[in-house]
Amino acid sequence: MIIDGKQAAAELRKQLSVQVDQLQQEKNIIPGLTVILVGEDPASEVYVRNKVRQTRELGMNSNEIRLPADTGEAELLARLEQLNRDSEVHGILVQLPLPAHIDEARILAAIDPQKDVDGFHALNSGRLFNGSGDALVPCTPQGCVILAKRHLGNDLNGKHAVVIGRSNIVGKPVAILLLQENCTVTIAHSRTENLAGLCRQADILVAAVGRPHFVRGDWIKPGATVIDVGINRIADAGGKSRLVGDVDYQAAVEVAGAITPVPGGVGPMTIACLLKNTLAAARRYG
Ligand SMILES: Nc1nc2c(c(=O)[nH]1)N[C@@H](CN(C=O)c1ccc(C(=O)N[C@@H](CCC(=O)O)C(=O)O)cc1)CN2
Ligand SMILES: [Mg+2]
Repeated sequence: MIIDGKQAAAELRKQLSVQVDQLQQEKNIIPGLTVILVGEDPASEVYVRNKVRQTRELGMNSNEIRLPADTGEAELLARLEQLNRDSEVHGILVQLPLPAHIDEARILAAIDPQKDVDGFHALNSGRLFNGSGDALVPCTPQGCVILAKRHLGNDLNGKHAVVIGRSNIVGKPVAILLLQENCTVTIAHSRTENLAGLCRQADILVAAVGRPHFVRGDWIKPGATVIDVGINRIADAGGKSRLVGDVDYQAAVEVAGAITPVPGGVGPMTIACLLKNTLAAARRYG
């Protein structure tokens, strides 16, 4: 079975659209998102364009700030300070990756945690870690869990989830979310011994390594739910560029009970969950 992330994202957006209208009618608040893009990375440009378009389609306000690649850290920090003070802005997102001369951690720490719709600020990671319930949770991990639950009848209780990847953006937060769903969670990475054998024990396998086709078909337990977070651009035999995940999809689809495709799996959910966080920030702090 193919887990359709495009469809799931469309359904989520439809629900959010009703809630955006309600917030405006009841509290006269229109959620506002500002996205900052530094430089001209073509993939980032596409993602930012999609974020802005989808935000507006939901009836929320959206503003895009484009800065040249040589923008200094001080300039970016000054922009963030201004946005932190702006009461019309409920969500602030700095598109990653940033140019190498900018200290990413310093920038992410400068975003008001109440407006941190990416959920990357230490206060939000801490709240997620503590299970305090009021965290703004990173978007891709939220999307992964929504898609896994969608396939498994909303119930992940007792499942063994193996997460390959330990980044702050995907690996670690998705592991915590799965733990909150009562999964037994193993976090693995490129240095894990007998990774294939470990993956074969997974009822839910989340691949977030950033390497094309890293997970082989024979690493997958028959019937497992496979969530592929990878978005890798590779050249095919004819020299044409195409998008593939971290999982060898052709092989995996024969073994898995369900799998997210790339494109059309986790990616669309990332943006839908960003819209969800923007609405949540406006509701809570607007
Ligand atoms: N500040 C952030 N930066 C980045 C994030 C993030 O969540 N916050 N995630 C990624 C990029 N990203 C969103 O920003 C993102 C990536 C991919 C998709 C998506 O829908 N992909 C499509 C395929 C699109 C294509 O053809 O290229 C799919 O998988 O179907 C959405 C968002 C890194 N940076
Ligand atoms: Mg850097």
